[in-house]
Amino acid sequence: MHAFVLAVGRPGALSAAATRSAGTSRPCTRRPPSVGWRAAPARSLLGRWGGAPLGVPPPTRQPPHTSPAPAGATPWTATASPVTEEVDRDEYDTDDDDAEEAEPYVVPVEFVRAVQALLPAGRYAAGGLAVGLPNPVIRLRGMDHILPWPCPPASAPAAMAVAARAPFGRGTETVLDPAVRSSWRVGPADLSFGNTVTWEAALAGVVAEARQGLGVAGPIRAELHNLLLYGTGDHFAAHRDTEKVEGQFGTLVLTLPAVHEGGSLVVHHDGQSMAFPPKDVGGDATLAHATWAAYYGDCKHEVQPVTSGHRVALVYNLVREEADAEDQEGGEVGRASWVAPDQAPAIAALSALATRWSSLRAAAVAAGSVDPPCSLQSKWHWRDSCPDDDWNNRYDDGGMLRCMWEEDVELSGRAVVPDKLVRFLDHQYSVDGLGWGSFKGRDAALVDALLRARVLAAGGGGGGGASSSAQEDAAGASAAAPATAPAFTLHAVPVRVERLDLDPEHDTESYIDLHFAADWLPAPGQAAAARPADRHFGWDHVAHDDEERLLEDRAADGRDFEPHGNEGARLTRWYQTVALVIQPAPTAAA
Ligand SMILES: O=C(O)CCC(=O)C(=O)O
Ligand SMILES: [Fe+2]
Repeated sequence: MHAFVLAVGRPGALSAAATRSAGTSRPCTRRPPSVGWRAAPARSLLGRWGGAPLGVPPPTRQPPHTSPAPAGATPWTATASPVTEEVDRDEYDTDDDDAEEAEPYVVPVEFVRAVQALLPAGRYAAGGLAVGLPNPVIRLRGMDHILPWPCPPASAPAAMAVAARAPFGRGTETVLDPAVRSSWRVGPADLSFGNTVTWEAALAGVVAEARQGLGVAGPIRAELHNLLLYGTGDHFAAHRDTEKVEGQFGTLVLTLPAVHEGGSLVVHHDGQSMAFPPKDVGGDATLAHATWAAYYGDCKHEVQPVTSGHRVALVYNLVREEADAEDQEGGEVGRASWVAPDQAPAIAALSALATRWSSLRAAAVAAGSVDPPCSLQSKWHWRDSCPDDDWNNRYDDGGMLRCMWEEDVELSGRAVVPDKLVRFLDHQYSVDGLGWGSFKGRDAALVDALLRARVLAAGGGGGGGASSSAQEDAAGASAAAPATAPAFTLHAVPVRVERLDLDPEHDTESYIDLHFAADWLPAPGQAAAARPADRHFGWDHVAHDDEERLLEDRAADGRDFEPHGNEGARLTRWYQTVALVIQPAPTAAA
């Protein structure tokens, strides 16, 4: 099999806009409108914070919670401040000239517009007060009394005395380094819960709340991983949590009532941050109540230094119960992993776009005006290099193709109808954790909408996101079989994004290389042979409105040696960037 590591680049600073407008004064026209809305007030069953952005603007969109209250949720109550988020009213630049100029890019522009209209089912993190949580009656091996609840300052040192320093993972190794992680752990084998009956029921309520906050539809369970203790000055630097068991997608942290200041858990994702508890909750409030926070494990998070007192937390792995079953069924599984809000308009838009794209592409092929955008402005080089470590072999598969932009070759005036689109996913996935049933948050919404749009465009009844309930969705009940072949093919593929500065001093030769993995995951029911024959990628294939930032961020996302989780992880559990590759039917058949 041939290598298909591809790169797009141009001399000088990276800019999609400038690349697209080579030789012309065309501004970047690929900026669809942002769809803003005001989030619904937080529900009152449990406290839930909408998150406290730390010096970054709040997200422009956030999903309503459309699913019913979880069955069997415990009736403890708490009041959380209503979540009020600013509506992003940035408008699409409707300048007439721009509108005309946008035409060649109609496919990516419309795609981005449809994707922006999707409502994700949940956020990357959620949390709140767990008022009324009963005393679990925790005993630690080696400590002669139970852990007091709440835990007064004088009692925490006795617990710390029987705990061990907590390690973390760096690559495949497990290391101790207080500069990165300074905290103390007691493993599940060394602690017990005396009050299991009421504690388990209360915990189930918190897990249901976490499930809903993150937008996971199917059943999940929480597996105790550690009891953690933080004294003054203790902390855990930014890291991701490794998936330690099959089906693990996230982490639940229950911070027990123990008076302390500082020690906020801050979760970062896509330029945003949420702090748990929010900055204004501390001191006596942390003695009065337990708090909970849940997040997808690929999101970087940190525990800020405890500035006084002690922080005591129970940390659980969040695991999807049905991970295996979904993958085996291989049906319309994207939806099974999340709570589906009404996506009908976006699905209809994606479906209509797919049909239009196919005919635009066919017309362009007939007119002989479909040179890949990159080939209009680039020359291609093969590089016969194959880094010999396992990781790179997964990606490079024997060689590297690099697209180099030549300044003296300008875009011709011909319409650009891309033969495929690449959409980078919001979350990262491990090799073990990648499957059509395990996409997270916004990715699950996108994948589900695309799977439905495929069916709809082919004359099937795939637009049922609006009418079907989450339960029906979870059962995969509403996707009718397509009447004809789907209008596009869909693959998920891990991509390594690498920035190359060939002449950093003068910034004259910078490239973004996209290294596509050897294994492409075809959409359920789609023949593996439908993989794109032409794997040349250029800027115009990248279906985002902010490609430059996106690719720069992904390239900067070091994967090898940043700290993660609690222990070293095998390669197939490392997180990687994943992209969807979408191809209209005419070229898919090629
Ligand atoms: O103490 C916490 O809140 C989180 C700890 C953590 O990030 C971990 O155990 O991976
Ligand atoms: Fe963590």
